[in-house]
Amino acid sequence: MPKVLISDKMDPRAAAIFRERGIEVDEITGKTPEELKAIIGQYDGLAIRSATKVTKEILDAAPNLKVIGRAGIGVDNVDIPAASAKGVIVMNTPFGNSITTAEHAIALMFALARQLPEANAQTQQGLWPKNGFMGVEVTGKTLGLIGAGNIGSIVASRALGLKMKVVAFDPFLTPERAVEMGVEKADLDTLLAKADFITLHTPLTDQTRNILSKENLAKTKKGVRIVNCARGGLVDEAALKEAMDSGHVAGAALDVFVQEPAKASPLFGTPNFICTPHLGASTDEAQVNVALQVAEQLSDYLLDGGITNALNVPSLSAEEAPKLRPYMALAEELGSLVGQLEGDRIQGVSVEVEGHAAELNQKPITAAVLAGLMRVYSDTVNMVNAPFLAKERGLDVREVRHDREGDYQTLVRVTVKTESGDKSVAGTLFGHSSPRLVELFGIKVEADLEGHMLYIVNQDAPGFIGRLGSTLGEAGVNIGTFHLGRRTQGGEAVLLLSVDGAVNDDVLKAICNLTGVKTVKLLRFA
Ligand SMILES: NC(=O)c1ccc[n+]([C@@H]2O[C@H](COP(=O)([O-])OP(=O)(O)OC[C@H]3O[C@@H](n4cnc5c(N)ncnc54)[C@H](O)[C@@H]3O)[C@@H](O)[C@H]2O)c1
Ligand SMILES: O=C(O)[C@H](O)COP(=O)(O)O
Repeated sequence: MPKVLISDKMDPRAAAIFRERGIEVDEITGKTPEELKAIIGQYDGLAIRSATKVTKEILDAAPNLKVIGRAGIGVDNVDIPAASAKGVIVMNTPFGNSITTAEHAIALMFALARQLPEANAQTQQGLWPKNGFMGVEVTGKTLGLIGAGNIGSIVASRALGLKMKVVAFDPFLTPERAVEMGVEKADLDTLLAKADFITLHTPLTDQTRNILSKENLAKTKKGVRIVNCARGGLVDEAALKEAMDSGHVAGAALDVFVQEPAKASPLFGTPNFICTPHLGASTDEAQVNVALQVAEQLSDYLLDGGITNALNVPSLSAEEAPKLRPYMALAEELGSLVGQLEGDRIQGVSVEVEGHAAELNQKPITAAVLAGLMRVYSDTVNMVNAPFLAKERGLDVREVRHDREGDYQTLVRVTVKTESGDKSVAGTLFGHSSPRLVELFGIKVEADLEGHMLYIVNQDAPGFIGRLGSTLGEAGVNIGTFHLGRRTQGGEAVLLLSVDGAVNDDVLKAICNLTGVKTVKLLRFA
């Protein structure tokens, strides 16, 4: 009988489902990492919320663990690469608490507009502070939405109902979807300049960390009010404190902090600062939703092998799985490549298969392309929800199957539609199982997409490779593999280099400054 540990506080219905389905379950919450390490070895499944940190050390101490289920959305408390490396599936429940969290953002917006917590506290102290709390209306005001995914779009619809104008910044929001949502799509600077209220609804990624930095806070309208119900780290807390002390930011509400639990913060005690202890998902309804979903999903997997809402593996039937797996790895790499290179400009995606690939079920291949492409923007995208999310965001997704014989025995081509035209990448399977890139934006190039890679576009000229090698060598960056292609002799050339570890901004700048370099980008593959 499989055994599951519930290590964070969860609605009791989760444990009841496990028992009903014949799974042994322990509910042991509040353990330290050391205590968790000591017991995790006995379990096949782990059900968590955000408090349990599933680190590599925990995973290393869990030889029997097969699946982790997050009763909620964000999985930044799980080391997914480490879980994948150990063959542990990570699942979440992507929609169960979205409405609740959106409502918390709206509640905090109102609390800021009318200074409700402080007015309540002073009234209960017997001060009857009738003249001390002049608020503002939200009607007619502009809400700047940073991130227009599941939660952001619910916040937008509620704000529109409150007769606010909504301006949204989200690289993945297509113009059509923006029209459908009734919001104005804007770049970040425009949003910052226009918004009376700003709410954040993105995951924490390298692109979104400190998206409200000191510099960006300075670009906001004087008197702006800010709400973060997404992830700590999206707002620079020290810069926010300064901006509030100076009076530039009129109010801020944080449900999430860089350090959680946040037992101390320079923001505590700042006038017009409101906070809650990561309560975004804490309603009866949301907790029942996510508890039921996570228990069903874990049980399905442990009992029948069914995979739903997995973030690190495709959902597959037992028969199709072995044939499709290498194609999906190739498709995900190609999607990730175009996502990292063209992400915010992509309006549509076409996935073409030919040769052996054309004999297979194309849906999982397309889903893998979309998962790779959108994972650049959200760590919660998986093969199951990627096609749905793409549709919801108005991405035009096409599938083409060619019967013709091509240059390769098998080929997957991904073409993205962007404002500057169609751009395409293609790959094949080497030795029937190893994914390999064979074409990049019209240039023939052969490369394995793995680890940290540098993408460089330059003018083909003698001596360039030597200068590039010296620049990287002087910076102590070791080149693993080197792949080169060019359109014509002396024309545009493209280089893909795998490097041993991340490359810092100074090195990227130094490469940018080499004669003939047009584009430099650091890419990351699983
Ligand atoms: N406070 C809480 O208790 C609570 C509860 C639920 C979810 N959350 C968090 O809220 C966040 C949003 O959840 P969701 O379900 O809406 O996720 P989602 O994946 O549906 O939406 C995230 C959106 O952010 C956009 N995005 C990514 N990078 C961006 C960037 N650089 N600039 C602007 N937009 C960018 C994506 O394109 C996507 O549309 C997640 O971080 C989640 O963990 C917090
Ligand atoms: O990402 C989420 O789902 C939220 O941050 C909720 O976290 P919680 O389950 O710890 O309340």
